[in-house]
Amino acid sequence: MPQQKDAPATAARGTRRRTAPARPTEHISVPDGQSAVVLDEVGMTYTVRAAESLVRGQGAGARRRRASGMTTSTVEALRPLSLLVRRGESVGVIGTNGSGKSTLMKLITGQMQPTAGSVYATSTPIMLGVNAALVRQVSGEDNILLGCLAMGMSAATAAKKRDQIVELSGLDDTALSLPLKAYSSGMAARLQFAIATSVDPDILVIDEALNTGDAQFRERTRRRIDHLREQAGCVFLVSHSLGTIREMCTRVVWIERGELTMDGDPDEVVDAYRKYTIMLGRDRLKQARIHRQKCLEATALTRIDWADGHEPTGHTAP
Ligand SMILES: Nc1ncnc2c1ncn2[C@@H]1O[C@H](COP(=O)(O)OP(=O)(O)OP(=O)(O)O)[C@@H](O)[C@H]1O
Repeated sequence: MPQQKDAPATAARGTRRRTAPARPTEHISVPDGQSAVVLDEVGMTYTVRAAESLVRGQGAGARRRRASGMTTSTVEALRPLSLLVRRGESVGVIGTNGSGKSTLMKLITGQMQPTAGSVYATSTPIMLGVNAALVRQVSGEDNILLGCLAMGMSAATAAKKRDQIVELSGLDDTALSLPLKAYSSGMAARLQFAIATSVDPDILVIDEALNTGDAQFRERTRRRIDHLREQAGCVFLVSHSLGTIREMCTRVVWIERGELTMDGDPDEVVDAYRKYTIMLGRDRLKQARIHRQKCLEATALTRIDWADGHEPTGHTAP
């Protein structure tokens, strides 16, 4: 794949004005026959309607917004970023609370449309989250059938998949006969993972689902993720558990304050992120900001170059 790295621009000498150094840029040419997901300058700004009593300030604008009764404000959850994920990669996504991880996952699965840029995927990504639909009133056994049907399987295929799902979930017959509302969160997460991955999705997105599982479940999950990667699929894993991220991912992306701060080797990125969170935890805010800025500036910005000069239309294969 043709790639080209630009050197970071240096600030002009003799000027007093401090300009932020430009980040290095990595141009990636697609399609390249290996890409599974391509994000091309994808950004997300939420528009939030707020009650007039929440509008602060004494300026004319604030007074006008208060007078109108309701107002809107915006939250830039993700600054435009580009990313190419190849088949066979499992990408860990880390960042502090509210940094934009779930937003990014919702854009990848097509649950939300970005307010800037475009997302392309070779097949529909399957999102697995702890809150995804399982029916609390019916048994685990019935949830397996319902889940398979909901994912578009025929009743015959669902029946064939049943044993594999039960084996992966690690739940015994007694547990399977109980209604889901009697399950612990870890048991429900196991069942959900087993159902959601029974279709061998090409692109699997896991948002925090693993944090509730025990060691045995984590091992089964790791095997399943490895299997998906061997089948040339790719996996995104959002987690605050850095041990899980190190254990299961081949690449880690650190998103902070809506910005792609680092992207690369799991140990390197996790170590830098851990350092940042330790500084934050010790209230060394300035030090944390400088550390984050250094990580950011050392990470190349990806630019997607469409090989034939045209981007594909829609949420389609790159
Ligand atoms: N539906 C929404 N409307 C408005 N703002 C939103 C919405 N969803 C998320 N946000 C804001 O976008 C930012 C990123 O949120 P997001 O849920 O993506 O973070 P996160 O990294 O997944 O956080 P966490 O680790 O706490 O789950 C936050 O500032 C959040 O308040």
